[in-house]
Parts: sequence; structure tokens; C-alpha cells
Amino acid sequence: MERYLILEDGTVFKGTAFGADTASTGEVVFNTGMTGYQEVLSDPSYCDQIITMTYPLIGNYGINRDDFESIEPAAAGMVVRELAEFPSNFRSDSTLCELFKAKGIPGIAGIDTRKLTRLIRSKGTVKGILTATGDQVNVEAEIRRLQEFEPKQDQVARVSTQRPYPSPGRGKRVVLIDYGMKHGILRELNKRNCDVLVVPYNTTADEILRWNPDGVMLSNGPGDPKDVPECTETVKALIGKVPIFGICLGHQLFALACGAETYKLKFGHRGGNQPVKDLMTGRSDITSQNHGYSVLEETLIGTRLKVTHKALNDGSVEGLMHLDVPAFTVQYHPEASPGPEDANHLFDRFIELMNTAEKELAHA
Ligand SMILES: NC(=O)CC[C@H](N)C(=O)O
Repeated sequence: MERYLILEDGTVFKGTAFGADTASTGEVVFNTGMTGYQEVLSDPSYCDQIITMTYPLIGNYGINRDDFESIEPAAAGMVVRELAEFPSNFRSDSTLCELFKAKGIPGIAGIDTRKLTRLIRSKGTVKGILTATGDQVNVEAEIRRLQEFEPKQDQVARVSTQRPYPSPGRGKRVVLIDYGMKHGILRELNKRNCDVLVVPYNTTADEILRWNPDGVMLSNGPGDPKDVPECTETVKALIGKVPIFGICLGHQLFALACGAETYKLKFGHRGGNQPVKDLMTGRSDITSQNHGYSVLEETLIGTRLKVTHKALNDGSVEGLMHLDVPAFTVQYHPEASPGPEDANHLFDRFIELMNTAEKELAHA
């Protein structure tokens, strides 16, 4: 069955439909990972986005029970060059097409994803629509609709947990604020025996501190960090009271809370092959990334933040630390899933930070 991908600039791609037979509208972004489509499509930070995979064969190892990064994928669709209909892997228990059907997500195959990616790289992230099959498509009308389409701003509220829940351990007590958390973050904390309490994005600082945490973890999440000013206020109220570690949206909210600014990147960083330099050690990590916004470096002047990491591709800010209180954040994903685990050690650094803060408190 035919399906179209129509972009706001008037470009029309014709392909073959897979997944749910429904139309969908969203920002079209590209991911350069060679594997990891299951983790990518279930990463809540892709909420309302149509993801183009630049690797040409997608779905070849199927979908398995272990690699989900959330229970309900929030992506608006996927664009692939070639869809594997008969996956081959011992862990596979369904096809990508079956999963998309079950979750109501549309997909399109047979697209020149190199052309689409070049277009996004030169024009910047574009809005697009995936049509339902069998519909009479009025391209002009769809383009007009797209030009007026404004992405929703309630994405964090939609993907965050509604209620707090524990993931018990006998180690450090960590309150993990869920802005659209990838399971990988929880997995890394559990691996280190943390006693984790996952809380909704709008939990107040008072409520969080009442749990007596040894540390607070700020998760990744979808959308523009400026869409959730209440979250920035909460982070502001936590800084200096408890050790903090933030990832991606958590990093951006931390920067805003400290008085810096964020901006939208031309086409974002999405993939498992993004080099980042640690300015403190000189070491470079190949990192997993998924973000469309970034911290504006010049706005750090006058804050108590120091840049600790930079992207080697475009020089953008990839990590921050607070000069006075125990808090550090990164724009990339040390939990990987998918992608390289080079930066996993940052979770150990968080445990260290909590240990040091505890010792200092004991001597105070
Ligand atoms: N993965 C994330 O947390 C992404 C943060 C933010 N939504 C961005 O696109 O920049």
C-alpha cells in the first residue's frame, strides 16, 4: 500500500506503508545509528517526532522483549530505506511492522533516506506528515496544514509517570525525576544498587527532599526545555541541597535553572556515533545522543557553571558542572541503550559525588 511523506517545504516522498494505517504529523529528524531502532523508537524523547533511520536496512533483527526504553513508544512514525519483513535473531519475538501496528504508529519504507537526511541537514529540521493509505492526498492542502502546524508543548506531561514508584535497592537513595525517562537510566542506577524512587515531572522540591535522597537524578525527556518552566523552578530549588546528576533534558533544565539559555540546533544530534571530549581529562568518548536543543555557551558567563564536555563535531556544550555545589550534567546519554557504553563511568561519578557529599555532611 502506498503512503506519502510530505514535508513543509513541498517535498513529497512516495513509499510503501508499514505499521498502523493512520496519518501522523511531526518534526522529521534523522538518527545515524547503525543498530538500535527498537531503543530509538521507544525512547520517550522522540515523542511526536518522525524518525528517519540513515542506516539502510531496518527491522532485520526484529523486536525483542528486552530492548524497550519505555513501555509505550511515543514517536510519531519512522522512515526507512528498506524494511526487513523476515527478521532473523534468536531474541526476536515480532517484526517492526507488527509492533507499529500494535502501538498505532505509522511507518514508511522505500524512501531515499540519504536524500531526506541531506535535505534536513541543509534546511534544518522540518515538519512532515505521513499520510494514511488509500486516502486521496491533496498535497497543496497538506503543505498549508503543515506550515500552520505547531508542535505540542505538553509532551513531558504525556510521557512522564503519573505516580511515584520505587525500584528498591540497599545503596544510595536516588530520587529520579521522570521527564520521559529511558529505562536505561534506571537500569544503570539499579546496577549500582541504588534505592530509586521514580517521581512525576511536576513533583515539588519539598516533596522530593522529604524522601531524604542522597542524590537527585534529572532524566532525559522530549520537547523544548522552555516548555516546562515549572521543572526549571524545581531544579533551582534543589541545587545546593542535594547532589544532582542530569542527562539531556535534565542537563538543559539544570542550565536554565542556573541562569543560562538554551537554543534549538539546526538539525540536532541523534545517533550512537557522536564524539565528545572531556575537557578535564582530554579523553574522548563516542556517545549515544538524541537532542534537538543545546545550552548556549556564551550565556554561561556570570553563572557558576563550568563547561566540562564539548561535542567534537560542532563544538557545542555537552557537559556542565557547578563550581560551588555537587552537581554535574551531560547532554549525551551515558546509559547508552542504544549505542556505545564509553560514558557509563558517569554513573560511578554520581555515586562518588553522593559518597563525598555524605562524608562532608558527617564532618560539618
Ligand atoms: N533526549 C533528551 O532528553 C532530549 C532533550 C530535548 N528534548 C532536546 O531535544 O534537546
